[in-house]
Order: sequence, then C-alpha cells, then structure tokens
Amino acid sequence: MKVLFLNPQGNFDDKDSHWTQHPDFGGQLVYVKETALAMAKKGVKVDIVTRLIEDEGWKEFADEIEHYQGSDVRIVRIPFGGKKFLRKELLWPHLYEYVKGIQSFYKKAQGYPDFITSHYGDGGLAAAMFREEKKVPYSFTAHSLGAQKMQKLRINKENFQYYEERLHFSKRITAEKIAMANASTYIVSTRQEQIEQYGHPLYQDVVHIHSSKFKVVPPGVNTKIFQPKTENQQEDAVKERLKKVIQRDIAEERKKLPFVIASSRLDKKKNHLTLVNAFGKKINLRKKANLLIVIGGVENPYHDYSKLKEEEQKILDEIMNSIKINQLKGKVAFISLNNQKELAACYRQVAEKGGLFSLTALFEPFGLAPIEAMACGLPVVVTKNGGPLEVLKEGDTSYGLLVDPEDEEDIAEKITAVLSNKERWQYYQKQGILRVREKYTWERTAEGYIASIEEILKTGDKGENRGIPSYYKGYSHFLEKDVQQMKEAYLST
Ligand SMILES: O=c1ccn([C@@H]2O[C@H](COP(=O)(O)OP(=O)(O)O[C@H]3O[C@H](CO)[C@@H](O)[C@H](O)[C@H]3O)[C@@H](O)[C@H]2O)c(=O)[nH]1
Ligand SMILES: O=P(O)(O)OC[C@H]1O[C@](O)(CO)[C@@H](O)[C@@H]1O
Repeated sequence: MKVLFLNPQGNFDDKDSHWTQHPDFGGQLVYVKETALAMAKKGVKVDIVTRLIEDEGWKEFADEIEHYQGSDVRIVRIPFGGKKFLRKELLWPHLYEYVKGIQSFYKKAQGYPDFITSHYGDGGLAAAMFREEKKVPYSFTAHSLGAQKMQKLRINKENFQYYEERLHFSKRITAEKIAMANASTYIVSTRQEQIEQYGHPLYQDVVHIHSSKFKVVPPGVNTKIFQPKTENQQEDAVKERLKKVIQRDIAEERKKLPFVIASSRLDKKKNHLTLVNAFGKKINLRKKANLLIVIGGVENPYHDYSKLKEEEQKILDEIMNSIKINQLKGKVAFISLNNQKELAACYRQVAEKGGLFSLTALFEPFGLAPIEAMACGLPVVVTKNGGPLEVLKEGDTSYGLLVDPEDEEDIAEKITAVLSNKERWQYYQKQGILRVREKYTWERTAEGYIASIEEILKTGDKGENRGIPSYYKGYSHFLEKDVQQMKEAYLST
C-alpha cells in the first residue's frame, strides 16, 4: 500500500531544521514525521509531500527528494508558489499548482498512491483537489482549526479586517470546510476535538459531529528521546548551558529554587504572558519557583532578540515588559534549545530539581509538549482549553493539573500546590510517565491510521463531491462576498 502525507506548510529534513523557531515549524511536523516513520516500519510505502524552497534563509529544502536516515520514508518537495519561503497563511492561492505538481511527479514516476493523509487546512484542500481529478480517497487531520484560533484571538467586528489581511481566516475556514466535506475520514487526537472543535458553528454545514467518519487516533511521544533520567552526554551539554543561564539570569538568593518551564512556540495563542504575569502578581508562586522560558535560536533575550520574526518579537516585547513592570528580573531565565534531544535533557534537569512544566495556551488542540514533558518525569500544569482536558483526566484519575489559562490566581494556586508538597509532586511525576506509556505511542498512532485506511479501501470512499471554488485553482480572486459571508457567519456565533 502506498500512502502520501500532504503537508505543504513548514518543511521536513533529516535534522528537523527550524522546529519551533518559526510558527510554521511545530507539533504538526513532529506528528507527520513520527506517524510516517511508524507506518513505514509496518511495511507501508510512505512519502511526505511538501514544498520545494530555494531561498537563502531556508537552504535545507532545495532538494526534490530526501530520505530520513534509516527509513524508507521519502520527503518529496514539489515546486509551487515561486522559490522563496512563504509562511502558511500565504500558500492558499498556490495549492492547485502543488496538486498539479504532485500529479505529474507520480504519473512520471511510479503511479498514484492508494490513499492520501492530509494535514491542516492547506493539506486538506490539496487532497480534495487531487481527489476531484484522480479519485484517490483521503483522510483529514486538522491539527488546528481556524475557528478556535479566531475565537481565542478575540476576533470581532472591529479587528476582523486587521486579522483577515494578515492571517486570511476566510480563505482558511473555506479550505477547511472543503477538506472536511470531501474527506473519507477525519482523524482526531481526542473526542474533545471531534465534539468541541469540529462542532464549531462555522463547520456545521459540512460536518456532523457524530458522523462515523471520525476516528479518534491519539498522537504519540518519541520515548527514545523523551524519557525519565538517562546517562548520556547530551545531559552534560545541556546541564552546562542551564548552569550558565542560572548564573546569568537568576538572583543569587534564588538559585536553589526549582523552575517552572514553558517551551512552546512564540505564538499569541500560546499565551506565555499570563504565566509571566502570574509570577509577577502572585507572591506565593514567586516564593516557590523561578520561571524558565525556552526560546529556540535566541541566546539571551535580555540582550537582543532582533533576529526573531516581527510577530515573535512583539510577543517577546510583551513578556519583557511584564518582567520589567513586575520586577521579575532575577526570577525569569531564558534558554535556547535547538532540538528535541536538548529539550528532553532540559526537562530532565528541571525534574531533578523538583520543578514542573506549564503551558497556559488560550487554546491547545491537542498539545504534544505536555505529554513529552510528562514522559521525562515532569509534573504538568496546563490549560484546560482543548486536548489536555482529555489527556490529563480520565474518569476520576488525574495525570496532571488543568488551569484556566486566563486566570493568574488559578495558575499560581495549582503550580504552588504541586511544588509545595513532595508527595503530590511524586504522584504527578509517576502518573505522567504512566499515562504516556499506556496511551501515547507513535506505533499506536500508525496502527490507527492503517486501520482507518484499510477500512476505507475496503468499503469505498465516503467523501462527498463538493466542488472547489475556482479561486483555489487560480481562475478567480477570492471574492469579497466570501469574506463577508464568513465574517457574518463568524460574528453571529
Ligand atoms: O525547541 C523545541 C521546542 C519544541 N519542539 C517540539 O515542538 C512540538 C510542539 O508541538 P505541540 O506542543 O503539539 O504544539 P504546536 O506546535 O502548536 O502543534 C500543533 O499541532 C500538534 C499536532 O497535531 C497539536 O498537538 C497542537 O495542539 C497544535 O497546536 C513538540 O513536539 C516539541 O517537542 C521542538 O522540536 N524543539
Ligand atoms: O496556530 P495555527 O495557525 O492554527 O497553526 C498551528 C499549526 O502550525 C504548526 O505550528 C506548524 O507545525 C502546527 O504545529 C499547527 O498545526
């Protein structure tokens, strides 16, 4: 069986370059790579199909074909939308060129795939356009849906146009709906995603939340990387770097305190700010811990972060401002980590000193970072908005603490509750490790995908035949009326 993973945004290479150092290089790439590798290990022929980029700043993505070391999985890069890097919000008008490129690549080479898995609205739209012409069924994995992002960014009548011009939500929501309507199956990470995220009013004309198309397939954790205490030199390198950061950023009298570590992309919806403000406003929290913020690619934000993208600089400006007005200098440290191995080593160092992981995202569709931190033996205190609600609580059993990400009091209370009670800290350390071992492995994710694909290939394509607006094939402009229509629909929800 031959399966393509369509993931036009971000990019892939053997070194996982740029991961989390750009908003388009995050968990979705981890998810696509790990699921593809795990499926290939089970004998499936897998290609990850993404974009060919010939750009000074993105040198890793100029080869048409690349292999992951030790795997048959190929990264196939199709030229579309010019040569320069484009952030995901700017890909919409070029996806048909991507589809035509895929068709000619596979026609020449070795024939079309049996099945396509599509990722995010852009991958889903491309799969729908491919299927319309070549009748190959596909699954849709949202990773993140536009409606929730709009809500959490508090988009309203006043700022709608501002965000539309930058993030093109009307193009994204329209694409997501096309992807949903024509898909044979929806792969979701949690039941919560199926009911709450797909259940948003904006999607109700194309999806029924109790449809049999839904398959709950949880993502996994690479437990070769994310595991409790281990003896390897990576620890020493990171241990040294962490020591220097403590020396540089933490006041003398506070050096013994444990860390609360935050390690997500600098994206507004990750909401680092409320966590920093909680430190600033809640003395009981400050007494118990220092804050450690992971920022890939920036050595010392107290000194300079001008190399970051404009959006990320704005987010860091807010964080630095909060540190200033709350007199948090000496209580907040920054560390730059360049890959998952270093991240895991840092998690283990924080766990050794009795710290914990926190993520106060306004909305987190699933959240790979929390389960990775748990796998390293770190208790977690994370947002209750989204996937973590289902990951950290099953029946009466709790595997970590859930907080309202906009309530500094709640955040401070839950963090200090774990840090001030050794038994509770040990309980959540154990629960976290157990939860990941029981439920989150990429092998099981691959099994879920293969079972869904085999079922579709046996019972037939379940997708509708909903047409694709000519804008996405370059025959027209995105019509103002479509923007207005989505704006009214969104503002009425
Ligand atoms: O220095 C770093 C820091 C983080 N990461 C990785 O980046 C990923 C972050 O993933 P996640 O915590 O899931 O956040 P997002 O990047 O926002 O991922 C999106 O896609 C994921 C997969 O579907 C979902 O879990 C998220 O909810 C969704 O927002 C993790 O695997 C981290 O290991 C690195 O590789 N290097
Ligand atoms: O915040 P947005 O625009 O919904 O995009 C999030 C998506 O971007 C990525 O960071 C790209 O990897 C994904 O992890 C995620 O699916």
